[in-house]
This record gives sequence, structure tokens and C-alpha cells, in this order.
Amino acid sequence: MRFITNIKTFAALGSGVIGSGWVSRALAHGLDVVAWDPAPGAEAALRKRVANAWAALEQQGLAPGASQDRLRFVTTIEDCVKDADFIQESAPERLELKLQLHSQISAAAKPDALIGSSTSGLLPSEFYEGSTHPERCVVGHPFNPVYLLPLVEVVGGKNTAPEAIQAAIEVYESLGMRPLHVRKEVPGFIADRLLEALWREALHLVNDGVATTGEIDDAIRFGAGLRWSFMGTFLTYTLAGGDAGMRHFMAQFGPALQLPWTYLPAPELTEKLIDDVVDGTSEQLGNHSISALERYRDDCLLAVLEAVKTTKAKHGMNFAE
Ligand SMILES: NC(=O)C1=CN([C@@H]2O[C@H](COP(=O)(O)OP(=O)(O)OC[C@H]3O[C@@H](n4cnc5c(N)ncnc54)[C@H](O)[C@@H]3O)[C@@H](O)[C@H]2O)C=CC1
Ligand SMILES: C[N+](C)(C)CC(=O)CC(=O)[O-]
Repeated sequence: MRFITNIKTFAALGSGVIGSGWVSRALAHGLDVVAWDPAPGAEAALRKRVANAWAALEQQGLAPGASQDRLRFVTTIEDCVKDADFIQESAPERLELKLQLHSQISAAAKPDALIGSSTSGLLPSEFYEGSTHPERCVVGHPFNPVYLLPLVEVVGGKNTAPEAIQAAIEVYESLGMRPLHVRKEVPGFIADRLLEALWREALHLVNDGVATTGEIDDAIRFGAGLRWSFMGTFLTYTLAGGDAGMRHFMAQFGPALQLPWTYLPAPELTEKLIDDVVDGTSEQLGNHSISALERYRDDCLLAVLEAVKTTKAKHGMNFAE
């Protein structure tokens, strides 16, 4: 089975936070982009978000011919996908909606154009159930901001051809990403299983009055957050075992796993908890706008990415290692 991997035209369905991130990344890689989103004012909002991301993308380096002018916004799903070489859906996270949308997308798309979904954890076997040529349908789960963060989890469903997984990996790599093939189709995939566990514990800490949202964010960004950009938990904890490594680490800290430190099931989202989280994060935002904070985040990410890349090179490693 052959799928299009040398892509020239990228279709984006849904142009919110994640869809606009895909559009920005594809434009920066010199592609023509066609976008569709049913919300009133979606085109203006999309162009604004792309413009806000562009400075970071310029700093990272644009592909020859890359331009925001190569974005075309259309009013039907069919016009969005019919000439596309690659299609990425970033619609709201609702199974019924994605099921219906993908039956329409896949019926109008070229049969050898790959279709990716940005879903954070729904199962591709379920929402591609009604799709035409489901063998070319995958999950490509990105991370926000999509135009800077390299990770994309690639997940197949029961009808996805192994060649489609490989082809999707190739396409995402051509967009400068670091695909991770999630070999077993499970809800939440790999990364969101981990992020969700942290998020639940953070909500419990607020709910129990242990810490404010700002204090919890400080606990992340001045500690583990710094090292997570270049070393994951398993290797970090191997070093934490000293010369005796992971075996000693497990012996020393294993018993703590039996202590009731963590709650894991989510706390009930009471009005009070929601208010505490919203008030706490509003205080953290201060008088910065979301778009100003996005630019600040992008600058920090560019600096971290560059530092990690340079340091890896010093140790004879490439960035994707
Ligand atoms: N926000 C995040 O941090 C991440 C979200 N995702 C996934 O990306 C997808 C989109 O999420 P966000 O961009 O955050 O949501 P969003 O709410 O920012 O954007 C969703 C967009 O879809 C549009 N839309 C509504 N009905 C639609 C339809 N029938 N067809 C196509 N578009 C439609 C909305 O007008 C809106 O612009 C979801 O599947 C989500 O799980 C993945 C990674 C991270
Ligand atoms: C909150 N979320 C589950 C939608 C987050 C993601 O899917 C990935 C991210 O960018 O954190």
C-alpha cells in the first residue's frame, strides 16, 4: 500500500488552539495550507494566531517560500480536503463529532492521502469506524504549541495499515517533528496518561488547600520541569540511585509507593474547586494577555530547544536521540 508522503498541500480541519498550531507549522515548512472551521469569525481568529506564532517560527528558521499568504480558508469540508496531500483534524474532543466528521473527510479526500487526528486520547478504532479507506487513518497527537514542540504520538486503529503508520511518521518528520509510535491502542496514549496523573494530583493539592496553583506551578518549573526537557523520569531516577543505579533506587524509594501519597482518582470538580483553580491562575496571569504569554512561552521554548540541541551535539548526540 502506498500513501502520499511528499506533501505540498496540508489540510487543517478545526482551527482552534491546536489546529492553528498545525497551520503555523505547515506554513513555516513551506506548504500550501487549506483550513476549515465552522465557527463564526474562525478565519480572522486563525490568521491572528498564526501571526502571533510567526516571530518564533522566523527565529527557528522558515523553509524557502514559507509565507502566511499561502493559507487559504474555505467554507466546506470537501473544499478543504479534496486536493490535500495530508489531512489533520483538530476538532473538539467528542467521539460522535469526530465519527461524523471523519466519514465526511475521508469520503472527499484522495484515497492515498493520509488522515491524522489530533485527539488527546480517543481511540482511532472508534472514531474512524465510518471512514472510507480507514487503512490510511491515524492519530497524530501533538503538544501545545504544535509549531514548536516536536513530539507527535502516532497511533493506529484496528484498520490502520502498518504502512500508513510508517508514512505518517515520515510526513511528521518532514514537518520537523519527533514522532513516537504508540504501539498499543490505549485511551490517553502514553504522554497524556502521564500528564493526566500529574494534573489529577495538582487538583487534589488545590482542593485540599495544600498549595495554590502558583505554588504547584513553581514546584514543577524550578525542579523536575527543568530536567524533563532533556531527560525522562526513568533515566533521571537511574542517576538518583547513584553508582548503584536503578536497582538501588527501587530498593530505597520503592516502599514509598505503598504510602498513600497520591490519590490518582480525580477529585470532584465542585464549583469551589473550579473557582479556586480559575482564581489562582488568573492571579498568575496578572495583567499579561494570553497572546503575550504565548510569545513569552515561545521564546523560553526556543531557548530551551537551542540549549538542549547544542548540549546534545557537544556529547555527540543528535536532537532526536
Ligand atoms: N488544547 C490542547 O492542549 C490539546 C488538544 N488536543 C486535541 O486537539 C483537538 C482540538 O482541541 P483544541 O484545539 O484544544 O480545541 P479548540 O476548542 O481550541 O478548537 C476546536 C476548534 O474546532 C472547531 N469546531 C467545532 N465544531 C467542529 C467540527 N464539527 N468540525 C471541525 N471543527 C470544529 C471549533 O470552532 C474550534 O475552532 C482535540 O481533539 C484535542 O483533544 C491535542 C493536544 C493538545
Ligand atoms: C490537556 N490535553 C490533554 C489536551 C493536553 C494534551 O493533549 C497535550 C499537551 O499539549 O499537553
